Amino acid sequence: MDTGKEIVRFENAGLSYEGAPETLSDISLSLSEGEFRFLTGPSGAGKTSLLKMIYLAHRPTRGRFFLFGEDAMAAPREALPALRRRIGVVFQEFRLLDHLTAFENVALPMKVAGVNQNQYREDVSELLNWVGLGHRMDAKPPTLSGGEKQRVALARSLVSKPDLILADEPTGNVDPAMSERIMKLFVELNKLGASVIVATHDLHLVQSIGKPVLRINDGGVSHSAGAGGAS
Ligand SMILES: Nc1ncnc2c1ncn2[C@@H]1O[C@H](COP(=O)(O)OP(=O)(O)OP(=O)(O)O)[C@@H](O)[C@H]1O
Repeated sequence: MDTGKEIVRFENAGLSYEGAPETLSDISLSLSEGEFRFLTGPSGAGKTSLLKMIYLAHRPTRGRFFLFGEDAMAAPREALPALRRRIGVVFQEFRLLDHLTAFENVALPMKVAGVNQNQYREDVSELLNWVGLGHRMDAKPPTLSGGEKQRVALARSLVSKPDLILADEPTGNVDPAMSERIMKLFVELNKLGASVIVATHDLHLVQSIGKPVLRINDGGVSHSAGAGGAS
């Protein structure tokens, strides 16, 4: 579904880390409401850096960047949390709270937002079931495997039904069957209206899902359409 409303727009954006040569030097791209893109490219090309720019964790060092139609480079610091709240991020660092159960970790964003538990209990259970952890809802993170923790973090980042989902190697620690299941979850959420960007090295997965690909290389980004376009 592409309703045309622009969610992300970069115009000739660049990023350099503290005086180092530019990691990203010429990023121009646009993502509209309801679009799904894979993000591929060699290790170190800047996929995570690009996702972090979108999440407003890194500021482009040049060029222009618009998020949800707002000029993110000009937005005052106080405006950033509201923009970030519309984004669900699935990054490599899980940052689960060890003293809370899997259920409580996933529920936390809703609880913090002051939502009544009756309104999110089912969503939390459904998400944990989807990622294969229905039987571990009461487990605490120290007793979970790396892949299980990753799936709890995944469920937590999706529970608030974000408008934009950014996932960085979301299937890095799971087996092929679970990878497929997680990708299907993104596809389902995309059908419900979320825009999605998934960074991955798994070209088999890219081809099986058949969504357009953004490829980062040499500081820039190239676009290709659909299955088979990942190389
Ligand atoms: N916080 C940072 N400070 C300095 N340099 C950084 C920082 N984060 C990333 N880099 C550098 O920026 C480049 C791009 O890194 P990034 O993690 O964005 O690549 P990637 O495409 O996601 O790689 P991979 O596929 O291996 O995860 C690398 O050379 C990396 O060393």
